[in-house]
Amino acid sequence: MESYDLVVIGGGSAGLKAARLAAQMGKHVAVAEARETGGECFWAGCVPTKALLRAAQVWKQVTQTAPYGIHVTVDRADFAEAMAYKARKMREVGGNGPPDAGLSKWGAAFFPEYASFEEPHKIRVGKKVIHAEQVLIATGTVPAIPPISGLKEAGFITNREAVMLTSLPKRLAVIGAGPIGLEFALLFRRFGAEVTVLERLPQVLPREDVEIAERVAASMQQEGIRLILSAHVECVERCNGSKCLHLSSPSGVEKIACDEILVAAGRWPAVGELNLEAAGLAIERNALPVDAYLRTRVPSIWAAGDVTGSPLFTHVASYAGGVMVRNAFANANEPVDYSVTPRCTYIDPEVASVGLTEQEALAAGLKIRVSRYDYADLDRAVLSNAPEGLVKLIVEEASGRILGGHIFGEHASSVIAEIAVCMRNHLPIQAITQTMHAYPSFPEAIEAAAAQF
Ligand SMILES: Cc1cc2nc3c(=O)[nH]c(=O)nc-3n(C[C@H](O)[C@H](O)[C@H](O)COP(=O)(O)OP(=O)(O)OC[C@H]3O[C@@H](n4cnc5c(N)ncnc54)[C@H](O)[C@@H]3O)c2cc1C
Ligand SMILES: NC(=O)c1ccc[n+]([C@@H]2O[C@H](COP(=O)([O-])OP(=O)(O)OC[C@H]3O[C@@H](n4cnc5c(N)ncnc54)[C@H](O)[C@@H]3O)[C@@H](O)[C@H]2O)c1
Repeated sequence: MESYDLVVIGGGSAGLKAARLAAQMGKHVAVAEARETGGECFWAGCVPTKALLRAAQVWKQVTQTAPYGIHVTVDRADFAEAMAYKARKMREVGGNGPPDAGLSKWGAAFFPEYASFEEPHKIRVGKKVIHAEQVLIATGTVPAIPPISGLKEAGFITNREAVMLTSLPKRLAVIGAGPIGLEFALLFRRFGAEVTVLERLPQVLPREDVEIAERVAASMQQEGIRLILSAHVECVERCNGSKCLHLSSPSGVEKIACDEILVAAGRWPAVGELNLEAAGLAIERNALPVDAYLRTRVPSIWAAGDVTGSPLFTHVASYAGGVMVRNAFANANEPVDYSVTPRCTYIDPEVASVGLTEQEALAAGLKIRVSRYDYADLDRAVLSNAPEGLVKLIVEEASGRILGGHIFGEHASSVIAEIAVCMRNHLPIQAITQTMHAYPSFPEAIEAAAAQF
């Protein structure tokens, strides 16, 4: 039986990072990947959606040039051609590399197969069973499908199908107003679809600060997206060639007819094929449980990335893959620390945050001060005709420690890095005010918010 120092199950952000690092350390590594290396991020997540959102942003910009004295006649936005743009950009980002994502270069073995446990350290990959000294489970997540009566029968799509569509659904209903739901809602709306978003909670982006989420909701509505909050979708049925959702919300009971339903209602750990029981493991509370060092409760079996219920981001998964290898092979004894994780939602303008929201800080009993700075007061935003936005800083009153930063506005995903650097390095709020910021620039909004302390 072939034997490896490390068998990685799942060739996404967490698995590939771990496999490369372990192989570079001279370990004998094998990776099993059921679909294609790159994982959800490359094939159906970050990469395709950001290319498509860029196309949608350019389309809006070219239709609104008159304020700049530029008078152009634009014809139409072709959804299928935008999809082709996305495919080209994916090839550029992916580098047209080999299916093993260059693992063989590092001496790692690659099995393009589903992996499943036979025993804790014996893993079936296709027809073979291989032995693993250490195992990393990095299988990510699959879309969670809410148990709504008639949904399966009526048919729906998830992010995986949405990034592959070649024609635009005329009327789209989106279930869930998390990052996936909102990014797709904006994208399809800008290309001309009639979009309704149904969210069961009273807030869009429920993990974001309430004030930021309210601004986002207003901005989505201005785009022409219909938002129904505190919505309860009772059932779905086929009606007159359409799909009809029956729902109740604070405004009453109604029926929404659409051509397609996009389910973006959260994620579920991808363990369907793994035969976890044979390893002595089980899912608990929507995740594969690990300790702070990424060990599962079975010796020498580790897990990293989305499957563990860590914040569901590529940069987190990749970081965790690195921590796992250092703990398994370098005795690093390094606990994971997700406390300074930048989170971005790439609507337009963007949302970005790091650390605690005002509501979380108050719930934790912390004595805080909150400062806000509006993009409408920021010279660069005004000059760029992008006055929609808000920066919010949450600071511990006594120490000046930055607890959280929240931005809704142009370039938020880039501007948030300054706050993350301060927080990660325990720099107080004064570190921002004592640093010159270029005039006029978007990071000046952070400086102005910090100056209020
Ligand atoms: C629409 C969308 C947009 C997103 N946008 C962003 C973004 O802009 N920025 C960001 O940071 N994050 C984004 N994310 C989240 C990001 O995609 C994930 O956090 C990231 O992919 C997690 O990496 P992972 O390695 O844990 O899992 P995955 O990327 O899911 O990789 C797991 C891999 O394991 C394989 N696998 C599963 N079971 C088995 C098995 N039994 N045997 C072999 N292989 C198996 C799968 O095929 C998959 O390739 C987005 C997600 C979605 C869905
Ligand atoms: N830009 C990014 O970095 C990016 C983009 C997309 C996704 N992601 C990651 O992927 C993760 C998953 O995203 P997501 O948006 O699917 O999940 P989510 O958990 O963030 O949001 C799902 C939303 O669906 C709602 N919901 C669930 N069941 C419902 C129902 N029956 N009816 C109505 N609403 C319902 C939830 O209340 C929630 O607001 C995110 O947490 C994020 O970390 C990141």
